[in-house]
Amino acid sequence: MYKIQTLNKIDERGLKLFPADAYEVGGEVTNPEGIVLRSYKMHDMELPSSLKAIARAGAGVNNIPIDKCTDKGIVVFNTPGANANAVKELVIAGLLLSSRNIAGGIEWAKTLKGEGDNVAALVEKGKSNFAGNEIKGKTLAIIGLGAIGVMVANAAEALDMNVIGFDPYISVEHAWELNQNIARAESIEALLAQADYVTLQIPLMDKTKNFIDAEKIAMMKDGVRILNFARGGLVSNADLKPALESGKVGWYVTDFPDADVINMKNVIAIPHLGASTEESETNCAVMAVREVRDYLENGNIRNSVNFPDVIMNRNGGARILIANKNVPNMVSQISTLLAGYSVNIADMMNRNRNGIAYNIIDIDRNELNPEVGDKLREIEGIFMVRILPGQK
Ligand SMILES: NC(=O)C1=CN([C@@H]2O[C@H](COP(=O)(O)OP(=O)(O)OC[C@H]3O[C@@H](n4cnc5c(N)ncnc54)[C@H](O)[C@@H]3O)[C@@H](O)[C@H]2O)C=CC1
Ligand SMILES: O=C(O)C(=O)COP(=O)(O)O
Repeated sequence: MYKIQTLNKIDERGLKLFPADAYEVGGEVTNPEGIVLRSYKMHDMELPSSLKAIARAGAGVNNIPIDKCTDKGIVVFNTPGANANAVKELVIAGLLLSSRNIAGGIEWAKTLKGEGDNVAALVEKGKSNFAGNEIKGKTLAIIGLGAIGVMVANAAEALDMNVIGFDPYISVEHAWELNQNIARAESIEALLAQADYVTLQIPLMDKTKNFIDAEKIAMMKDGVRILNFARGGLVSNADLKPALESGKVGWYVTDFPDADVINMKNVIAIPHLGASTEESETNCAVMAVREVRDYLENGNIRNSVNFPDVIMNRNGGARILIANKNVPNMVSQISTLLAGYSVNIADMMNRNRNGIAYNIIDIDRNELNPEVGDKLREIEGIFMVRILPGQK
């Protein structure tokens, strides 16, 4: 029986893909082999020695101690693209919210309760306080052209905006998806100087913390609107506050309000609703559960953020899974050891990512002397070994 701990509410349509006769799943499960979570912050959590896989049902993994997991041989997955459409739609809402004072108008309209027959006349009289501008013909700068950024770019282009993108690390796949009218900014300065709206679609990492700071705000047009549906830590609160006070930044729309931001002028605060749609919750949960199952049951790795992706069809025999530092002579030590136990390799894959190598080795028999696993673990540089019984 595999044990799976959930650290957030995970969509049932995903969780039901764990077969009940082989998986125990729940928030109270102890010593799990797998964890499925959303935004739960794992940094202060002790990682049980039983833990082999963590799946983030979503995109951002800044809530997971990735390096610590890698050292312990724990494979961390996310679900790329599974919630991108939901975020795209809210970013488009953010563009409109920062253009038409919809939020202010709605708040004001609520104050008219009790005005009886005067409501309609008061609405017509007061509406000029909430006039705005159209997004058509305005320039939107998108920082980060990944799953979400590309969708936002194409949707904004379809709404007749001028769209400029900036992503020095754009993948070939995402570049192909971009509408040909999306311009490419060669530098962040060039991007920010032209923008009426700036939207962030990048991950929060050490390198991107406080990405929007006083220096970058100074490069922007007066009255610029900044949209942050990525992570709060990407924008320096200390630098944002005076910019909002002075009107340098016209509006700040954020999905990540905190104690400081919620009290700032001209902030539209949304309670982290980017991925909170029925569709995206299902997509993310289904993808996360499939990833964990394929890893626990077959050792296949798809959509990991810390290990190389390695997928190999099973031949029916026992399977050996090994993670090692990618240093010379590892594969030959492994094959020599197996040969010493007269184990014949039927199929093998070895992939490397950032110095971490992962091997899937299928043998042509069903059982393997457990001593082989112990000996493999003794090889310097190997930090994770699992042996899956054959299916014959
Ligand atoms: N509000 C919400 O509920 C949600 C927020 N997010 C946030 O949005 C982020 C992006 O999500 P996806 O588009 O799915 O991820 P993704 O991995 O598909 O795209 C991220 C893109 O950012 C680019 N990038 C990284 N560093 C950059 C830099 N310094 N300058 C410019 N580009 C840079 C990468 O090359 C990549 O193309 C997530 O990491 C997460 O923090 C994601 C989903 C839901
Ligand atoms: O996928 C992401 O990065 C998100 O921010 C969504 O977070 P959530 O799953 O809604 O807690």
